[in-house]
Formats: sequence, C-alpha cells, structure tokens
Amino acid sequence: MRSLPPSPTRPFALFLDIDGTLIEHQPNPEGISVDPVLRELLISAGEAVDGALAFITGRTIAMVDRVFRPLELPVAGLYGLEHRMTPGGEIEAADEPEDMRAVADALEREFAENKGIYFERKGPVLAIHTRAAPEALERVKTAAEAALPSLSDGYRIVVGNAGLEFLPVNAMKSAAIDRFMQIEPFADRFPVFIGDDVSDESGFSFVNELGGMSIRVRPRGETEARYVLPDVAAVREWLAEQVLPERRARKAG
Ligand SMILES: O=P(O)(O)OC[C@H]1O[C@H](O[C@H]2O[C@H](CO)[C@@H](O)[C@H](O)[C@H]2O)[C@H](O)[C@@H](O)[C@@H]1O
Repeated sequence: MRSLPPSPTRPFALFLDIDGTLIEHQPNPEGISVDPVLRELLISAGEAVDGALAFITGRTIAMVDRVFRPLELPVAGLYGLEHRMTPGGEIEAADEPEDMRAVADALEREFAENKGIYFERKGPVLAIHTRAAPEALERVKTAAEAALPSLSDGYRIVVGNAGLEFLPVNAMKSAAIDRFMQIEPFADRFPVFIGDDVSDESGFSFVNELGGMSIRVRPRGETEARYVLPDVAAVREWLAEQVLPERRARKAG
C-alpha cells in the first residue's frame, strides 16, 4: 500500500499531468473544461514555486491552451514531442507524418460505424478513445497491432485506462521532465510529478531516480509512483495545501 504524499521539505518544481489528475475524465476529449478555482490554484502554484510549474501531457499544446485560456504555462505536449519552455513562449509543435496519416485514415474507416469510438488525431500521435464504448477496446487493440508494422520503426502502442495511443519512440514523459530539469527555474529543485495513467509511469521512474516525489492518482495496478492520491479532488486539495499560504498555515497550526 502506498501512502499519501507528505509536503516537500525544500523548494520544489511541479510537473502536472492534466486528464484524470487535475480534471475528471469525460466521455469525450473535447468535453473537459477548467473551472475558475482550478485556474486560480494553478496561478498560485506557479507563484509558490517561482515559475517552476509545467504541464506534462499527452494533449497537444494548442488544445491545452484552448482549455486553460488565458493561462499559457510551460508545457510538454504530446508526451514531450511538443514543448513550450516558458510561460507564453514560443511553441515547438510537431506534424503528422505521412505513414501515421494513412494508418489513422484506415482505422477511422474500419471503426466508422461505432460512434462511441473517438479518434483524436494529434499529428505524430494518434489516440483512439473507447471510454464511451469499453466493449470495443479489444477489437481496437487487435486492429491497432495489425496496423503497427505500417509505421516507421520505433512506433509503439500504449494501452491506457480507456483506449490506446500510437506513440513514436521519443514520446516519453521522462524525457519531457528531464528537458525542463535542465533549465531555470526548474533546475536544482526537488521534482514532484503527479499523474494518473500508464503513460505517466516513465515520468514516475525518472523523478524517483532524481530523488523527487512521484504521485499516482487512483492507481489500478502496479505503479512506480511512491505515493498515491485517491482522486482529482484529492490532488487539488493536496496542491492547495502546498501552495496557498492560508492553507499551509491552517495545516501547520
Ligand atoms: O497526459 P494527460 O494530460 O493525462 O493526457 C492523456 C490523454 O488525455 C485525454 O484523454 C483522456 O481524457 C479524456 C477526457 O477526460 C477522456 O475522454 C479519454 O478517455 C482519456 O484517455 C486526451 O484526449 C488525450 O489526447 C491525452 O493523450
């Protein structure tokens, strides 16, 4: 049994996954929204860690910006294939390669009759969501494995809690966190990474190697994370306790 995370005892850097961590899952990727409380909490968190806060997400940066508008925080999108290293800074984006486009087109055609299956085309990453059609996951997995050899070497399929993604080999949350840890204001801080899914596991291992704190939300099986939080509400509560002065004081007193 993993325990609830303690408070970091020295200046820390915050790396945050989005879906299932900061925002509850919705049947459709377009269905999420950010409430003012979360937006304010993120602003306070950024201030508390002197700007050392970044999203580490499977979403595109364009989508993250749409959802969190007007916030434009540092972010690694598409598991580190896209980056924005500074708030409001330039975005390094990634395009859809030709072979990925062909595979996505073919799979979309194959599953066109099942309206519960949602294709999210994100350039070099393809997500096929089955949250609204859980019975279809096995069939989608079989079709995805059959299509994999059509992609360039190094593509892999990562099966998550409610669907799967085709990911290039260099799409890894560990590498995305590493890139931030090379620069100010992240460098030399105690890294804290909170995530909820299989694709967050490389990030947990990396943060463990650095001696930091890895936290998995609602783990369903094995995890490298050293600590757990039960749900999104608990993540927000824990963050508030670390970054809002009045909450820290109340906890201490
Ligand atoms: O790394 P994350 O920030 O957690 O992003 C992972 C994926 O999140 C989104 O999909 C997930 O959330 C959707 C909305 O709740 C849900 O419908 C879907 O089933 C989940 O897999 C996003 O759409 C993906 O692009 C991200 O890769």
